[in-house]
Amino acid sequence: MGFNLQNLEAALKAGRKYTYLPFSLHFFESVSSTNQTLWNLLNQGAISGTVVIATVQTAGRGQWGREWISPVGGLYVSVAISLDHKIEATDSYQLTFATAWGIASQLRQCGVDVGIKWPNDLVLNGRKLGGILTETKVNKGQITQAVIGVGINWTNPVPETGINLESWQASQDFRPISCLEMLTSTVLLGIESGMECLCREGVKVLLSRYLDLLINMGDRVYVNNLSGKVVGVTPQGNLRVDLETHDTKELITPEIYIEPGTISLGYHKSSV
Ligand SMILES: Nc1ncnc2c1ncn2[C@@H]1O[C@H](COP(=O)(O)OP(=O)(O)OP(=O)(O)O)[C@@H](O)[C@H]1O
Ligand SMILES: O=C(O)CCCC[C@@H]1SC[C@@H]2NC(=O)N[C@@H]21
Repeated sequence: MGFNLQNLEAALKAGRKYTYLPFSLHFFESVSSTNQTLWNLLNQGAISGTVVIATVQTAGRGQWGREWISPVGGLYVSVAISLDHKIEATDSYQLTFATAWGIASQLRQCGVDVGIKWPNDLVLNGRKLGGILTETKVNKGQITQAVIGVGINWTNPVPETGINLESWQASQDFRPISCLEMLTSTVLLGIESGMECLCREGVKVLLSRYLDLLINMGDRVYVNNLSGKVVGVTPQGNLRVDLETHDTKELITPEIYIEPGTISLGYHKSSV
């Protein structure tokens, strides 16, 4: 049975608390990447709140040009967010953090014990349940448009470091999320509540909520043969590390080599 948009609309309507994003839903069987399709729609005049959902992606993308494996059974969804007086962000990481916190806390309210792995991963039982890819358009140093893409493993097969939600639910004595449409509405409502937090409460509050769910806190990292401990993140999205030398260092993602597939967080070979 295919994806039922009416069921999604009903679930969204039932769970709606805010009106930041006037979700306008577009469904496709197969696209290269929902983020790409959404950029194409934006070029044709689509507005903030436009959503693209696809059954499969043939070239799903992750961070740093990595591939997001996207067979049937997964959730692949992207949301357009225009930055204006209502939604503001000085760095695209703020949008990623808002999204990660929003989705994780929405899933946790359903009883799914999701954590966040810095900067953009949703983790369940130490395995990767999903990821977030924020792409932005910048004009005169200001972000004007963002496309936020979310991939969640629902019933699809996953790499060894991954987990899908259905298999996790099967191992519990409850099944809080009953179908892909419900997962989609949970994700969309999570994104909206993340934006609400960023805009109404501000970056500081958002970061403290993000840190509460961050599984990396206290992790040991190595920087130029010195070891240190993860103590937080900065508003620019950097990881804050206390070194043994009592210095505090801020590390940004490309500076730390995170070995692909190492969900257990080897921050190996830092070039900082
Ligand atoms: N459907 C999927 N489920 C889980 N993991 C996936 C899936 N598709 C791809 N991946 C993994 O996610 C990586 C892309 O995620 P990202 O760019 O965020 O890197 P990362 O967070 O450093 O990944 P990791 O920590 O898993 O190495 C890919 O290199 C691949 O290992
Ligand atoms: O962990 C990551 O690196 C982020 C993965 C993001 C995958 C989603 S799936 C929907 C959207 N479209 C894409 O091409 N990527 C994102």
